[in-house]
Amino acid sequence: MSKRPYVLSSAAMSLDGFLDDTSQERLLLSSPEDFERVDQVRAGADAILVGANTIRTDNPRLLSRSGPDPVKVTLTTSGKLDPGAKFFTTGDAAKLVYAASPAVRPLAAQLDGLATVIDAGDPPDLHRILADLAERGIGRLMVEGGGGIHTLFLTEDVVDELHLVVAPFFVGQREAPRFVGAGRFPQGRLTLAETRQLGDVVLLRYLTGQAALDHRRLAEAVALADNCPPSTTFRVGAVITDAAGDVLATGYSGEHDPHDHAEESALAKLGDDPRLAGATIYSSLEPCSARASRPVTCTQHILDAGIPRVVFAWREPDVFVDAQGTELLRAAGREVIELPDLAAAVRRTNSHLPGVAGA
Ligand SMILES: NC(=O)C1=CN([C@@H]2O[C@H](COP(=O)(O)OP(=O)(O)OC[C@H]3O[C@@H](n4cnc5c(N)ncnc54)[C@H](OP(=O)(O)O)[C@@H]3O)[C@@H](O)[C@H]2O)C=CC1
Ligand SMILES: Nc1c(N[C@@H]2O[C@H](COP(=O)(O)O)[C@@H](O)[C@H]2O)[nH]c(=O)[nH]c1=O
Repeated sequence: MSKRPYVLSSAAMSLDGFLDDTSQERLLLSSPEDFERVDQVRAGADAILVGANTIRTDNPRLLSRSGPDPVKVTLTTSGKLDPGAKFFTTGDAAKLVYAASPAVRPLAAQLDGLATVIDAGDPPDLHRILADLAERGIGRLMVEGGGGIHTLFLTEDVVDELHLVVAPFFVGQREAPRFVGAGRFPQGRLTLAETRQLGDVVLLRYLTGQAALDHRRLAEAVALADNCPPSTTFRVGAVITDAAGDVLATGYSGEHDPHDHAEESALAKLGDDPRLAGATIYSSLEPCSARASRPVTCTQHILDAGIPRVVFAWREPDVFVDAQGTELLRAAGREVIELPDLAAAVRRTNSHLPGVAGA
């Protein structure tokens, strides 16, 4: 299976499940507090995707005040997109348009200098689009809708995390767009990871199959860091699982020697175990890419062990070095997933380091 970004789908709906009403004006379902949260989620994404119909009806800017603007992405079969839309005219980040094959040439001419138009197949193939995004370095994709796009992503079973906000009113119009239409959705119950009240709306945050397991194992790695002896460097925990998600080994910084890194300590317990070829390593911190204590970095240990998947919570801040573990692992074809909602706990464990506030 080809690699794809981590997909976070985000929607705000009315009590009766509508994304909008039938009026010309965009319906505000989120509260001010929730719009602030959405802005932060945007800032944490590498790219935001909306369907072509959302561009036509809402004319969104899709920028973020909280951080760098993500790459903007859309999907169209008809090729009907206005070059004057704010999607194309606002923000400095790249704009990518995935179009059905017959629409590519005319659209590329129309959007020349404004966006990159990419052939998505005929009909557009979502898996091909996601593989292409991964190749372009998009590790985390936020999908903001509308209903056609949410239905497509959910029924193709490519959503890892769903942020569903429920606003306290009804729309009640038969023709208004619903959160999702009919389709064959993933079977079974999703994992409810969080509920949060934001003003008068409620956020329901769900994780799906692999993402729920990743979250659980990464939380175990984060908790392991509490075993680290007092240190002037990072306090990190790591868990290695086999392809089925069963734990093979664990480790933490300073486990046997003050110079031990968590990933290195866990890997040392497995030697050249053949199960490493299908393993995932969970680390509370991005694997190191430069170190003073020993010659081999954890990034190199992971590459040498042949581990194909890496999941971490906190990007290494520039306290000691300019960290590049994620980039090096991805360049070597490894899947790297960042789950930043566990990063606050990792920062707390490392609040002894200069410049790291214990959130
Ligand atoms: N409350 C909220 O959180 C949000 C609400 N909205 C609302 O949602 C509404 C728009 O939703 P909707 O009309 O469903 O449009 P979408 O924004 O979901 O876009 C759907 C479009 O995507 C393109 N597309 C290409 N392939 C597919 C495929 N396989 N399946 C589905 N779409 C595909 C088509 O473009 P083409 O027609 O060009 O071929 C299609 O019309 C608006 O009213 C907007 O305000 C939108 C986002 C967030
Ligand atoms: N109405 C609505 C949302 N609408 C989404 O926000 C987009 C507008 O983005 P921008 O122009 O950048 O502010 C719009 O096109 C749609 O994707 N989102 C939410 O979280 N809550 C809401 O109530």
